[in-house]
Amino acid sequence: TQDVVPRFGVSYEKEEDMENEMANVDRWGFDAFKIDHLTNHKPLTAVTFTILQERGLLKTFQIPQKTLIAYVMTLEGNYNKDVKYHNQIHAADVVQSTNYLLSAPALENVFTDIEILAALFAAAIHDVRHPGLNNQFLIASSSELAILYNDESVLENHSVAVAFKLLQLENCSLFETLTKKQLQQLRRLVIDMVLATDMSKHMSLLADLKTMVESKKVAGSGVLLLDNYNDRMMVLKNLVHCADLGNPTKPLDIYRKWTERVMEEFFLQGDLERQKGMEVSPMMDRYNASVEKSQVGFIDFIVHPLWETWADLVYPDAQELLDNLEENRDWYSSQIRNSPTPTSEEDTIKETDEDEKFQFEMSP
Ligand SMILES: COc1ccccc1COc1cc(C2=NN(C3CCCCCC3)C(=O)C2(C)C)ccc1OC
Repeated sequence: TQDVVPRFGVSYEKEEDMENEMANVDRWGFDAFKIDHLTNHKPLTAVTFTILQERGLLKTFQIPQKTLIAYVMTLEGNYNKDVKYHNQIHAADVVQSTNYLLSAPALENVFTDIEILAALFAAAIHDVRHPGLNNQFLIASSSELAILYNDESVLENHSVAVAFKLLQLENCSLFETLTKKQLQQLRRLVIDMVLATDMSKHMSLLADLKTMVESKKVAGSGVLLLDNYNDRMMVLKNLVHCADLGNPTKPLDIYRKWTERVMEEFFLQGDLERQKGMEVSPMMDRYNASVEKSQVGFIDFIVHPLWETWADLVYPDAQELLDNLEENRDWYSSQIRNSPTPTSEEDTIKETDEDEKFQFEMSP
């Protein structure tokens, strides 16, 4: 007999609170922090189990519930709880956001079950074993991982390799019931999606998305027509990338918690760079950073261009998210500690130049 498993895959104390929070699992305002608290740091297992169950993917691929729970629990255990941003809560957030984006009416019946399973799995694994340090640091410090992956998408390669290695563990063979062909297709999709979360690929990914939007073909029903593998793959890569860069499109209170965490993680990296006599990464120096300016620059140069294009692709399904983003940008802009109001025209021009100079190379 199929062992009885807990409703959301993990044990929890407060039944009612859990039900109330998980009732939001299909909404953009879902609070992964609350689930982290209610499940004693197992939000990734709760979210992934609930979503795969809800989509009927366990049935479709005959995946036993206990195998899924054993695998995702092990995967979650390989995220580093002490890392402030790139931890199991971020992974749960990206899985839930990916699921929401896949549910857009413009994408209805566009992707196959194997593509949907691959996207959700890619989201779940995409930052596993993240050390709280970025590729630039690992490369500059000639780390073991940078040597192993020849400085190419070091962290992303590592996360995919770790995740597929975990599948070989006792009772964790999640894809045992897939055909050889299905597994080959899933593996290709997952590798491509996770490697595309490397921020150094952002500009080329966005350029491809813009090209597609310009030549967008929709069926009479308004559903997107993606009639070749490369187009489908490119949309899936951008979908997971959007989920990964979703923080500024969330309700402000949730967004501000992510900002706090990412700054703490980046400042610790800056501290380590200073300690090791390395050049301290721009915006990661706790003694010279403006949290609010970093957010405004992040939105203006990276997040808004991406989300504006995504919103075009799935118009009008992402309008609320784009509105959140623009409201949040204005809020952070209003929080920039106003330096004394410039006394003259030329001071104003200088200050604007300063802002324009907010440059961060998307270094390889
Ligand atoms: C360029 O923005 C920043 C710079 C330094 C401090 C803070 C920010 C803005 O706040 C966030 C940033 C990220 C990321 N930024 N980047 C990189 C960082 C290096 C510069 C070049 C490209 C972007 C990432 O890879 C991730 C996705 C982790 C994620 C959530 C954020 O806030 C909720």
